Amino acid sequence: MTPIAETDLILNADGSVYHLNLMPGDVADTVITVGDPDRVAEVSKYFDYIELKKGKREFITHTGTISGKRITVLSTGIGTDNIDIVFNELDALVNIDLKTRTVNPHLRSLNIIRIGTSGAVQKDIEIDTLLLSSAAIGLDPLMHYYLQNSGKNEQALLDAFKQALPDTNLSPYIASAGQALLAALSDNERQGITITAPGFYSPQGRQVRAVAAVPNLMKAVQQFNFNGQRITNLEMETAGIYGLAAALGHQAVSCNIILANRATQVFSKQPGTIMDYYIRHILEKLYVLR
Ligand SMILES: O=P(O)(O)O[C@H]1O[C@H](CO)[C@@H](O)[C@H]1O
Ligand SMILES: O=c1cc[nH]c(=O)[nH]1
Repeated sequence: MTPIAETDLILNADGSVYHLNLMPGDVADTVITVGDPDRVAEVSKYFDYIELKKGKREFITHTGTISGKRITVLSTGIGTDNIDIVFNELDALVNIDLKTRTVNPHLRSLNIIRIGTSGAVQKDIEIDTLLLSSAAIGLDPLMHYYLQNSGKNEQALLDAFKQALPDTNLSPYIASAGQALLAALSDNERQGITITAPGFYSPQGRQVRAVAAVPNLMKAVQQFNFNGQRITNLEMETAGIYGLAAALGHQAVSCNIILANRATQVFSKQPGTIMDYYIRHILEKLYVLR
């Protein structure tokens, strides 16, 4: 097997991967990703024991255990460009022999759970609630750089969404949650279709001072309905997470804590308390995982 080039998979002097600054043994089979580096400690404060804390740039990692279950929590920062870095380096840590630079004969599949914030686009999705993304439509370009294998249902939904968009040169893609992980983590939580935007303001239909080039984007998103399936919420990572997890053989589920409702124009009065509540709620669910 030809070794992966030093410039394709860059290692630091101590052998750790370039951006995450982690060594192969540092990553548990269950990985929680969060956008905000400060949220890592908000999760790991519930660990019984923290075995490592490492970081570089916005990529902060804590690994530890809760009731004997090993968990890694890692911040991605904002956006799918960071997801590209995090997922490729996480996968390299578990599936590539970093000494020989060759792919391991037996591949590890991680369970990856995003705990992030999000804005609902439908009136009936209340703020301060939790929503699991069954699928995500990316308005960012990340997955156009990777080979994707969309299923028939995904393709039909994507085609209908493209038809519903106003006249733009946007090129959406679609990716779904890991079905086994979604089934394991779902109880009565709401599920929905998430839009992953390449920005927070105009790409999510917000109007502050700069003038929007696609003024009807939000209306099209809110009104979209394909056989009863509608768009529920907006954020900035999930489609990249789902696309790369599928490309690399990992299971991923995105848990969205709804802080804003864009239809009613209400924002949460207690984002910190609500985030803490759902961190505990999601950690309790992780016992079902191997
Ligand atoms: O709260 P996090 O996990 O950062 O997620 C959401 O919040 C950020 C924007 O404020 C974006 O990263 C979006 O996806
Ligand atoms: O409206 C919102 C809220 C959180 N994160 C987002 O990306 N959008």
